[in-house]
Amino acid sequence: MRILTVGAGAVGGFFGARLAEAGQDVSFLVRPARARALLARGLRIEGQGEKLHLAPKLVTADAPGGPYDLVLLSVKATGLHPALADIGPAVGPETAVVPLLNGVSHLDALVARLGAGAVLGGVAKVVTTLDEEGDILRMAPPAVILTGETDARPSARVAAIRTVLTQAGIDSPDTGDIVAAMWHKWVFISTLVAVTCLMRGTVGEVNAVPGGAALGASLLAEAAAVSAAAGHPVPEAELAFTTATVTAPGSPLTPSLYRDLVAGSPTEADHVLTDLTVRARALGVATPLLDLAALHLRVHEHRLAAGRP
Ligand SMILES: NC(=O)C1=CN([C@@H]2O[C@H](COP(=O)(O)OP(=O)(O)OC[C@H]3O[C@@H](n4cnc5c(N)ncnc54)[C@H](OP(=O)(O)O)[C@@H]3O)[C@@H](O)[C@H]2O)C=CC1
Ligand SMILES: CC(C)(CO)C(=O)C(=O)O
Repeated sequence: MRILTVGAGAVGGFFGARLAEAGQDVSFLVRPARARALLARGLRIEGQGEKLHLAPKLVTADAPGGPYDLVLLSVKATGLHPALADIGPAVGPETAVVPLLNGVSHLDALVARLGAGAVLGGVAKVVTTLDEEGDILRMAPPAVILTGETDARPSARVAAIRTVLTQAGIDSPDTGDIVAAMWHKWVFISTLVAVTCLMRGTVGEVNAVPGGAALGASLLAEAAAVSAAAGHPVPEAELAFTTATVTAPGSPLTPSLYRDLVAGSPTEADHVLTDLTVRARALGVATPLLDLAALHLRVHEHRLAAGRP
C-alpha cells in the first residue's frame, strides 16, 4: 500500500515507522527542520521493549508525490489548515485520508477541503513523545488505530487498511461506528487534559491530595454528558477505564497538551476543550469545570499571542 504519513512526530513517526518496517511503501511529509533532524539521526523509536531505527523516505510540500492509497494525518490541530493545503496534491480519487488527531472538528475541515469521499474517521491510541533529540519515546503499551467510514457502513477500503495495520502490529479492531469512537476518545482526552492542566500536575500528583480523584470523576461526568447529548453515550467499560486512568494513584501520565502547556508552547486547547464546551452550550449541557479548564488554557494562548511566554 502507498502510504503518506503527514507529520513525522510522536504519533505519525511511530505508526509510519511500524508500517515501513512491515514492508509498506511509506513516505513522510515533513517540513525543513524535521527533515534535517531525520536525515541526521534517522527515525528512532525506543521504549516499552521496542528499539527501531530506520532511514525514512521523506517528501516535502513542494513535491509530495502521490496520489497515495492512504494518508495518515498526524499533525496537531494547531497545524491542521496548512497541512490540509500541503496534502491536496497527494490526494487522488482513490485516496483514503485517516486523521489521527484528538477531537472531532477536523472531520468537517477535511471534508470541506478534500471532499467527503476521501475522508475516513480515525482514532489513535498510543502514548508517545519526542525527546530532545527528536527521537520517539514510547511510554505505554497501546498501539492502536481505529478507522471506519464516517457513516459507519462496512467498506472494502477500510477492511484493506485494517489488514495492513494489523500486519504491522498495530491493533485495528472493527469499531462499528468510528464517529462514536472519536467522541469516546474525546471524552477521555478532554477529561485527562482538564485534570492535569487545571491542577498543573501529573495524574498521580493530582490524586495524591484530598479532592483530586473527585475532580477527575466530576470532569468525566461533564464530558460524558456532552457526548451522550450529542448521540454518542460512552459505554460503561470506557467510563470505567477513564475513571481508573484519571484517578490512578502515583500515575506519571500527562497528555501531550499538558506537556505543551508547561513548555510554554501553543496547545490544542481550542480543538480539544473549547470545542467541547461550545457543543455543550448548543446541546444545553452544563459543563462548569470544563469551562474553567478551557478558560485557563485560553489565558495561556492569549499570553503567547501577546508575545509573553
Ligand atoms: N502523542 C500522543 O501520544 C498522542 C497524540 N495524539 C494526537 O495526535 C496528534 C499529533 O500529536 P503528536 O504526534 O504528539 O504531535 P507532534 O508535535 O509530536 O507531531 C506533529 C508533527 O506534525 C508536523 N507537522 C505540522 N504541520 C506539518 C505540515 N504542514 N507538514 C508536515 N509536517 C507537519 C510537526 O513537524 P514540525 O517539526 O515541522 O513542527 C510535528 O513533527 C495531536 O492531535 C495529538 O492530540 C493522539 C494520541 C496519542
Ligand atoms: C494521553 C494520550 C497519550 C492518550 O492516547 C493522548 O492522546 C495525548 O497525549 O494526546
